[in-house]
Amino acid sequence: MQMDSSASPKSPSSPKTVGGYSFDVEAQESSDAGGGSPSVSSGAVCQRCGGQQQTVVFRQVTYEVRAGRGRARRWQPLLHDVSGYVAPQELTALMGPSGSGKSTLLDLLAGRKTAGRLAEGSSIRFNGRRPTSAMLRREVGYVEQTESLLPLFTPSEMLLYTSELKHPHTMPRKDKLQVVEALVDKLRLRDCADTTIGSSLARGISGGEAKRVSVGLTMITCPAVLLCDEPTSGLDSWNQHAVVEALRDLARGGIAVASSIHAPSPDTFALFDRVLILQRGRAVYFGDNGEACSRYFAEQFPALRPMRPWEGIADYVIDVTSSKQLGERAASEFADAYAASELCRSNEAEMEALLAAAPQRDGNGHKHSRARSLLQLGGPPGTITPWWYGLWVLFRFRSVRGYSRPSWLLPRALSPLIPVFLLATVYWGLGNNIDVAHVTSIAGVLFMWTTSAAYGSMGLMLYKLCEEFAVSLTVSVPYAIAVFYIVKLQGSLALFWLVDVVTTAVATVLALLVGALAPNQAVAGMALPMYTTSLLYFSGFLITWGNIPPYWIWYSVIAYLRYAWGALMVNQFEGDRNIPAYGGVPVLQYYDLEHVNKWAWLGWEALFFAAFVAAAWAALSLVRHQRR
Ligand SMILES: Nc1ncnc2c1ncn2[C@@H]1O[C@H](COP(=O)(O)OP(=O)(O)OP(=O)(O)O)[C@@H](O)[C@H]1O
Repeated sequence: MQMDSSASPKSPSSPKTVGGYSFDVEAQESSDAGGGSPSVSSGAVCQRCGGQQQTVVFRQVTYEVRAGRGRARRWQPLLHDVSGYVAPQELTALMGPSGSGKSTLLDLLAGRKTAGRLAEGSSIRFNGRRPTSAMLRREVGYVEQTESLLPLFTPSEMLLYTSELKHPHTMPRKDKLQVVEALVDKLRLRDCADTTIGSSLARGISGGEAKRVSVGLTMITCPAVLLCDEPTSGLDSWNQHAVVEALRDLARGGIAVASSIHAPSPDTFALFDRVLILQRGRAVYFGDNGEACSRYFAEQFPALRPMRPWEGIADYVIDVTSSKQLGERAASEFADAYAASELCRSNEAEMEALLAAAPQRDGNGHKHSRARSLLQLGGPPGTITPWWYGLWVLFRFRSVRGYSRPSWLLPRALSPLIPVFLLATVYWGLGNNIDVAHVTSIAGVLFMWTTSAAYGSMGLMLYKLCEEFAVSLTVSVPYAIAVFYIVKLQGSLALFWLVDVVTTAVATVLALLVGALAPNQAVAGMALPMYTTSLLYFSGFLITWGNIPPYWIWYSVIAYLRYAWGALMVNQFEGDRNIPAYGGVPVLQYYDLEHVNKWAWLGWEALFFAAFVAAAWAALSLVRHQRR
C-alpha cells in the first residue's frame, strides 16, 4: 500500500473560487486519468474551501453495547479491534455482510453513538487529535441511508435553502447561489436542477439524483470528512455508479470520504481507492482496492475457490468471507488471518506514521486553520444563522412554496369552515337574545369557539408549525367576522378575534413542546389530545369554578383555555347583559367571572404563549431522543 505522508495533495492549476469555496477540476481530471493510488497528505489545505484536510485514524476500536436481560445482561462487542484510516483525496469503501458493523463504525467516527461504550485502548483521531463534539459538527458530514428532502423543491432550491440556513446571514446571496451552482455541477445535477424532487406519490427526480442532492446538502458547509451510510441502497447500477462517481470527485477535491456499500458492480467498485472489509465486527481486510485485494485473498487462503470470470472483486470477497460460505471454517478465521498478516502490520506502521505526521500547524504557522476559518463564518453550523434569519428563510422558501399550491393551502384554509358552519347553523342569531333560556347555549358557542382553535393545530408536523400558523392567522379574520355576525354575538369583535388568534398560537406552540418532549410520534399523538381534553374540564364551563375540588384548583389556574373562554364570556355578558340566570344568580357570577377584566385575561393567555415558547425552546435545545 502506498503512503507518502510528506506529499502535498494533487495541486490544482487554477481552482475556481466561489464564495470562499473552490472547486478543483484539474485534480479530478488527473485522477481520472489513472494516477494510481492517491497519496495521503497531512496538513494540506482543502482545495474546496481552503480549510485544513483531515485524516481520520481509528485504531483497535472495540465498541460494546449492553445486551440481554436481568442477570444475563452483559457487554456485547459490536466491533472488535478494528483499525484503519480515512484519508483526504481518497474514497474508502466499507464492506461486509449485513450486520457486520459498517454503520456502527461510521456512527462512531462521526460521534453519533449515544449508547454503548468504547473499550479501553480504542482510539479515534482526527489529524492526530481526539475529536470534540464541536469539531465533529464542523468537520464531519454524514449522509444517512434515508434522505429527507422536501418534495416540492427542486434540487437547486433545496441546496439554496440549506445554504441559506447553514451559511452566515451576512454572506452575500450571490455567493450562496454560487456555492449551490458549483455543487450542482460537481454532483452532476445540472440536468435535473430545476425538476421537482417529488415523492413516492408524485414522481420527481430519480433515486440516484436524490442521493446526490443529499450528498450536496451535507457538502454545503464543506466538511473535511464525508461519511456515507449506504448511499447507493435501492439504486440501479447506473445510478449507483453516478453516486459513487460523485463521491470520488468530492474526495479528489481534498475531502476524506468513506462510504459503506453493498454489492457494487465491478465498474462502481473500481472507483474506490481503499477497502475495509468487516465480518462480525472484525476487520478481515484493510488495504488498496483492486488487484491488491484479490491478491491478498488468493495468497492468504489458497484453498478458497477461485474468482469466477463473471464475478467482480467485491462480490467475490464478500461471498467467500460471509458466514454462510464459511462451512466448517471457524467464523473468525479470516479476521485472525488478517490480524496476523504482513498487510496488517504494514497498515499499523502507516497509521503510526500518519499520527506522527499529523499537522498541528498549517503552512502559515497558525494552529488548525480550518477550525478558525469556519469560526470566522460564525461558529458551528447549528448556530451559524440567528433564529430570526432562520425563520425568515423558512417563510421565504417553504411557506411561499406551500401557499402557492392549492393542494397544500385549500385544506388548511377551508378546514375551519366545519366548526364555523356548525356554530352558524346551530346558534343562528342567538347572541343578541338576552334570555335566561339561552345563556348556556351562548356560553357553549363561546366554549366551542375556543376549543376549535385549541384542537386546530393538533395533527401538525413540528417543522410546519410556523407556516401553518401564518395561514391560521389569515383565515381566522373572515371566519371570526362570520361567526360573530351570524350568531349576533355581543361585545368587542376585536377581542373575539384576538382570543381565537392567541388560542391558536398557544395550541401551536404546545404541539411543538409536546413533540419535542415525547420520545416518539405515538406518545405525542396520545399526550396532546389528552392534555387538551383535560383542559376542557377545568376551563370553567363543564365544571364551574365552585365545583372544582380544591386539590384540582391549581390545574384550573394553569388551564390556558379558562382565560380564553372567560374573556369571551365577559365580552358577551358584561354590563346590562349580565342577566340573572341559574336560580337568579347573574351569569358572570355563576361562572365566577364577575370581577374578570377581559383584556387582562387575554393578556394572561398571551403569557401562556410566552411560557410555552420558552419551554418548547428549551425542550428542542436540550432533549435528545435519538438512540444509536
Ligand atoms: N444499540 C445496539 N444494541 C444492540 N445491538 C446493536 C446495536 N446497534 C447495532 N447492533 C447490532 O450490531 C450489528 C452491526 O450493526 P450495523 O448496523 O453496524 O451493521 P451493518 O454492517 O451496517 O449492517 P447493514 O449492512 O445491514 O446495514 C448488528 O448485528 C446489529 O443488530
